[in-house]
Amino acid sequence: MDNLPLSAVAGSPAAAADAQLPPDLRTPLRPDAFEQSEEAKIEAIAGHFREIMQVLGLDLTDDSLAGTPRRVAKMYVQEWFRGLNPAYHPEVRLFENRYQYQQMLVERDITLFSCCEHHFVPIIGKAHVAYLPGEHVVGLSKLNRVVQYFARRPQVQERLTRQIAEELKRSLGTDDVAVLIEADHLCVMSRGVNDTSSSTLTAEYGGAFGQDATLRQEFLRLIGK
Ligand SMILES: Nc1nc2c(ncn2[C@@H]2O[C@H](COP(=O)(O)OP(=O)(O)OP(=O)(O)O)[C@@H](O)[C@H]2O)c(=O)[nH]1
Ligand SMILES: [Zn+2]
Repeated sequence: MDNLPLSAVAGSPAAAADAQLPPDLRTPLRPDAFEQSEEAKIEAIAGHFREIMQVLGLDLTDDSLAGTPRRVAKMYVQEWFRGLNPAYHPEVRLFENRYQYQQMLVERDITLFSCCEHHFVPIIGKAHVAYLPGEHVVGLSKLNRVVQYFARRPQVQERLTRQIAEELKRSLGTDDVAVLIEADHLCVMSRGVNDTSSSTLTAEYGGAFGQDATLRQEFLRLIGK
């Protein structure tokens, strides 16, 4: 995975990550969130994780454990939480709708990997998104990229669902957007209530999807719900 220097965003306010979203939907970030480079963040997190492991009583001189603090730090900064970094914000490419395609387009079963912001354990599931094209159509992979960008942050599923919907509305230039997420929360499955069979569904229906029950039903039918 790319190790982007933060020079592209150096000096930009932390809020720039979500500047286009309504304030209530922005991920809470410190004002100095992007002052450190990725490498500096990895170094700092590795140091703190080493301490956590030591507190747990683990011997960091063991050759299997010695590299774990840096492995975890790299995973956090470059993979699990890369969506906090606006340098990774995907550019959504639109094409002219020359063929006048006017029915709903559905991108279903988008792989979703996120992280619970309350317990820092995975949320694993699928996202289904749909929109009604107007004068433009979107490059399909950009729908997956928008889902992945917002998923790769500490999250609650409700905010994730709405962030994706708002970003798609803005970048596609239409309110006619639907987002449905079904996910398993490891914090529910592996600890606490230890329930491995329940799952969580969230949905956001914008524009025509909110107003037209038949359209909503058609979306649910197409994603197999
Ligand atoms: N609404 C919402 N809640 C979430 C999400 N992910 C985790 N949670 C919940 O966040 C809550 C945190 O509640 P607390 O009571 O502070 O935490 P806890 O003591 O660990 O709670 P238990 O999980 O019940 O043991 C828990 O009920 C989690 O199930 C999410 O995406 N959305
Ligand atoms: Zn949790």
